[in-house]
Amino acid sequence: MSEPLVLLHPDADALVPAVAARFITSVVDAQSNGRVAQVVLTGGRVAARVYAAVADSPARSAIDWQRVEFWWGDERFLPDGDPERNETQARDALLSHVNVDPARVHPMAPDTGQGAEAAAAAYAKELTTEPVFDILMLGVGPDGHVASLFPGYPQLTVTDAAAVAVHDSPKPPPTRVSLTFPVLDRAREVWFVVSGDDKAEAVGKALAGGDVPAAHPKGQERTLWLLDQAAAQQLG
Ligand SMILES: O=C(O)[C@H](O)[C@@H](O)[C@H](O)[C@H](O)COP(=O)(O)O
Repeated sequence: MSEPLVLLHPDADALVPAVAARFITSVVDAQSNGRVAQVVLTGGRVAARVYAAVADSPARSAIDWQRVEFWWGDERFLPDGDPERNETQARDALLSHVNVDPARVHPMAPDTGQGAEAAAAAYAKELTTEPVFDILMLGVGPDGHVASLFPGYPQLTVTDAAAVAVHDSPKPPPTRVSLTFPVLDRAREVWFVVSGDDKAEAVGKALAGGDVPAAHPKGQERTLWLLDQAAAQQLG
């Protein structure tokens, strides 16, 4: 696995369109190799801005949206359509604006009363057939979490399941579903997309190989840290 590549941007207003442009060209590249592009989305404010920037870009028409497969790295375990769900936010910002193949959009299940463990097991079953992901996007929390893998939580050491339930999350809502580290590493490229002063300590620790979840995921071909200056201020 390659060394992380750190790409700095002046601020979030520069970072967001740059990541959107990278998203478009990376998907087009994957498709030009004859593949259905396999993309893992994440949640959070920065990610939602990136999805909207992709939707707003005239270059989006370069993508054959029927040949993109969408997955999620984690989900907030809430009822279907809840505005706080990562799926809802991705659909509102991007997926509802482009001609995706619904059969190729794989949200983690909403809360229907079945429990997060059942939702995680169902997603793990879907993932058994999935090819290697082309792009796996991750935000980073101030505590260094990625997806819904939080510092000190038992899910960090799970290696025998592709997806897990998370309870008592320090970031609301309390119940979530998350991919586990072995699956986060099944991507050609892992992109950490991070903005803001409040993430600087976590970014510094992660890139120094410190004890934070964000230090773990690595792309099989490339690991990109796509940062604004504020998030990068503790880097040497
Ligand atoms: O469900 C979630 O909240 C995300 O998956 C989470 O991992 C997020 O990406 C980070 O917390 C960064 O979020 P912000 O970009 O909003 O800071």
